[in-house]
Amino acid sequence: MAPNVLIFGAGAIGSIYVYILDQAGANVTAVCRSNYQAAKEHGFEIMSEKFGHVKVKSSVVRTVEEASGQEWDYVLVCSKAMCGSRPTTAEILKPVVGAKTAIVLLQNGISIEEEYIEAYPSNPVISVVVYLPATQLASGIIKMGDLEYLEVGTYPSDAPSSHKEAASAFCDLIKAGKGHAILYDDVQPRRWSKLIVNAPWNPLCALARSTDVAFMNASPQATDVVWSVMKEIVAIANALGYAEINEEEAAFQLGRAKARIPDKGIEPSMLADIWLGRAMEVEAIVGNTVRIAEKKGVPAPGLTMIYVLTKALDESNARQRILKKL
Ligand SMILES: NC(=O)C1=CN([C@@H]2O[C@H](COP(=O)(O)OP(=O)(O)OC[C@H]3O[C@@H](n4cnc5c(N)ncnc54)[C@H](OP(=O)(O)O)[C@@H]3O)[C@@H](O)[C@H]2O)C=CC1
Ligand SMILES: CC(C)(CO)C(=O)C(=O)O
Repeated sequence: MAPNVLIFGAGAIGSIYVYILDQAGANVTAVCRSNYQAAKEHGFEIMSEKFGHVKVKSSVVRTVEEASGQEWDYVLVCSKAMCGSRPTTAEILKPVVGAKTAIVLLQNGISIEEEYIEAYPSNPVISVVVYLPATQLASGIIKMGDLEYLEVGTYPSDAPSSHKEAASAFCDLIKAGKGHAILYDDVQPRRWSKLIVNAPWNPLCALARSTDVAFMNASPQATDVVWSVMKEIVAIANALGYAEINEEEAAFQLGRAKARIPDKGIEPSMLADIWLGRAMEVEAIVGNTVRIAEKKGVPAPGLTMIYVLTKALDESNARQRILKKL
């Protein structure tokens, strides 16, 4: 039987998985907020090097309450990871999480799984690392390139075999929709590898209001600053026992950005948040990492400076949003 999939947050990433899972034959419903009307009337339009110029119309709802009363095999969390916000996203999802629902987190950051484990100790929690630069240009209209792949695994890595099966079935579903997914027994090292990218690039590009390439081109020191923060992330991952996260891995990740230099570069999702005056994933991507470094006694002066600046910027933006509403 076709699985029932609820996508919570159909922005840049969520919309693309509406398309992929629809292609896979799943029954897809998207929980939309600002793009509800556009998605309801016109569906989602994806301009992509990977899939071409495609459109998909799924069932859409405004809230999880509207989607309750039905068994969901998978709830995909594709909203921003706002660690520390209240209510937590895990709490918001209560009406749609049944006894067998697998909660799938397609989000950046580290230690983002804890709130779900706390709220749903018996449900499969599937942690997914997303490589997919994408932007929502207007409500329901998304642009992506040719890169799309997911690194998938249960949280924790020693979850029961039924949770492992749910993670494996999720990968098969993505592949059936012509997406790319790789299953890991322990996906946490892959999260640290992605953090090497996100922890320096997302906040630095947001602070500098620049693409990664514009940032590197702006001063002779810029690339070295990024590199030094990447090495801090490697040291933190090593202190946690992830020996496979090393400078070679960091050099590979920095190389991906350097390879874009003749081009105009990419806008990390935190830069998209800045343009729209939205809250940024400061805690999930930077704050949690700084706190792990402190706990493990690993010096992280570059990352800490980035945290302090980005946190202040995020709070300043929050004050601006309040003033605009008055
Ligand atoms: N964009 C990218 O290139 C990449 C992003 N990622 C990660 O993927 C995750 C998703 O990012 P992205 O798609 O860019 O984010 P977006 O901001 O584009 O999309 C998030 C969506 O979630 C919606 N949302 C948030 N809260 C609710 C709610 N309570 N009810 C309904 N909808 C809600 C937002 O609605 P509204 O518009 O109303 O705010 C928005 O449509 C993040 O963790 C990000 O770091 C990973 C790799 C690449
Ligand atoms: C840097 C990028 C685009 C990599 O996929 C990303 O993860 C983000 O924008 O948050």
